[in-house]
Amino acid sequence: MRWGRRAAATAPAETLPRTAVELRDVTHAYGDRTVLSSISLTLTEPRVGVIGGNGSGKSTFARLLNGLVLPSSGTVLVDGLDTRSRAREVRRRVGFVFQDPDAQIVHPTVAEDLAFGPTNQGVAPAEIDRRVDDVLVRYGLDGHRDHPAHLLSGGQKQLLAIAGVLVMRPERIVFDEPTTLLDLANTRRVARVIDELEQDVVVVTHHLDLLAGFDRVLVFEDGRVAADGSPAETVPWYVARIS
Ligand SMILES: Nc1ncnc2c1ncn2[C@@H]1O[C@H](COP(=O)(O)OP(=O)(O)OP(=O)(O)O)[C@@H](O)[C@H]1O
Repeated sequence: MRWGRRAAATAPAETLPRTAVELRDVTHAYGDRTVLSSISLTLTEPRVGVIGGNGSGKSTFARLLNGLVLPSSGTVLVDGLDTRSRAREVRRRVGFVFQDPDAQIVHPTVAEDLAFGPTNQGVAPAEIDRRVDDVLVRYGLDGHRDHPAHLLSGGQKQLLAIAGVLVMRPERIVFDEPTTLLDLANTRRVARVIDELEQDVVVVTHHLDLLAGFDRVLVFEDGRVAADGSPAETVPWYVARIS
């Protein structure tokens, strides 16, 4: 059973299949500037953290995982699907939560915003209503159903952004610095929400304490993976390196 300690809180009726994301000799350049060099790795663990200094390539790496960014050379495969040629299927499998939830909120009310993704996917209206109700209750947003999404607090907006990805039922969710704009209380809340997700997650973060209990942490340095291992191995290595 893969969910371990999360099982009690959130075990789904049906267990999600695991995703495998594979990078084969991936390089990415913006114009003539190479920001990721020759990365080869496979992600199969439920909880993967990504850390490293500003500009080390973490966001670019995260965006490669669901085809938001395509490799300049090399290949990214999600469950064997090439992000270049199978973008639509890849996006269904791998959801993406942006650092700034305002970048993700597209509809005026909370409920309409949540319905947007599954409507695009062609999900039946009754099923959309069911999923939207479910996430509204789960994230304490039920009372805000018809409220303007842009009037939510920062923490509520981040929860809405996560909920907006969850209603599309991806198997893996990539978070790009999900707590950077949040105060301590909301950081803890979002950390708990991530911890309880049944989906596989990849979390890019500067908040190292979010990674306690993760299965694997990648440390980026100048567009390369400088360390790759458990949080107990990599986080102290990274802290020592920058001290
Ligand atoms: N769209 C873009 N066009 C050109 N250069 C970019 C673009 N996005 C990122 N870069 C550059 O690529 C490099 C890596 O950026 P990236 O955002 O992947 O790093 P990061 O590790 O996530 O940084 P941070 O921790 O500051 O968010 C940086 O030098 C950045 O300026």
